[in-house]
Amino acid sequence: MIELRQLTKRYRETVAIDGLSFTVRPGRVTGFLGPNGAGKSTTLRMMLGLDRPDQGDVRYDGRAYHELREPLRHVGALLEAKAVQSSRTAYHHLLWLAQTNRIGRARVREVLGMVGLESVSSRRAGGFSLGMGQRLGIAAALLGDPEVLLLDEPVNGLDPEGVRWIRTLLQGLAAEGRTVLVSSHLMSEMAITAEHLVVIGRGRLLADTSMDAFIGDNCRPQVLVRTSEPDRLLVALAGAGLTAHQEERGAVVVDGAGTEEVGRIAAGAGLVLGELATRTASLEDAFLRLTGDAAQYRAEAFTGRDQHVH
Ligand SMILES: Nc1ncnc2c1ncn2[C@@H]1O[C@H](COP(=O)(O)OP(=O)(O)OP(=O)(O)O)[C@@H](O)[C@H]1O
Repeated sequence: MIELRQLTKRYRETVAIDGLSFTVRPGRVTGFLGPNGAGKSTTLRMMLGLDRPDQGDVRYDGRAYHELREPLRHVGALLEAKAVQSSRTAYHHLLWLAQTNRIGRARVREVLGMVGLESVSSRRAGGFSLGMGQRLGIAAALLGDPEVLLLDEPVNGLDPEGVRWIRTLLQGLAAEGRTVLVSSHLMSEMAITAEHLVVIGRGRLLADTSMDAFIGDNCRPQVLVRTSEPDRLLVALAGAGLTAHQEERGAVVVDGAGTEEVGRIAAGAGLVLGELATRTASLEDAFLRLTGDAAQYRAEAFTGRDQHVH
């Protein structure tokens, strides 16, 4: 179990992390989300003792990171910036890491197999593709067979097969009872990987809840309708006091209504429907709704400026 207590970090006038407290529990994958600049990487760096908090602390089963003897055996991490010595082979990179933590050669071979890099283990890591580099980073994180895994954007640059592989790997590690915290901007992937979510914005905690509750709490029910006459449908819906908008391919999305109500309104207007269904809210919808105000850089700011210029 990881406990963050009142973690605070300032960079000059920027308060990057602002009294952040949450707990990451074992046995499930916890997604760590937040808009760009929310403070995810800063938090992960402080969790790994790479950056010092101004206030607060992080505990692993009650112990600070620097109190862990042979930390690789407790906490495995993949950070966004790769620190692979380009002249070393994948094997020697891992062997060097292993030897500094009294981990045997057999485990090096084992993790190379786990991440599918066995056949390229004697190639220079510097020549690896982004995806191979990510796999090597994950091999390093797994080296000490740690009970805690912290991964910053692990699917970054991976092809679909690699993305699926990471998902299966993380879920497998969590099922073994490990504590897995993973950040990603890929909402659709996060939605099927993580069971629990911690969401931050501007360095503060916005949500710490199950995936299902997060989506349910942050999205109103919607109904999706397809018709060859979307404009007439929109008029009819507006007449009934419902908010709706047209999406691509002539699909109309109605907010806060049930299928029966929408079906009745369409029938009243004499419209033929191709589809009428409850729309399952997505993690992306819920995330955007919650973090709208907390996003540091927003598209509207740029749009507004452009409009002003022209
Ligand atoms: N070394 C630093 N010096 C000054 N400011 C920093 C430093 N590191 C981070 N920051 C600031 O702290 C805030 C949080 O940044 P951080 O990289 O942790 O966010 P993030 O959630 O990981 O973002 P992203 O999703 O873009 O990776 C930002 O405002 C950033 O500009």
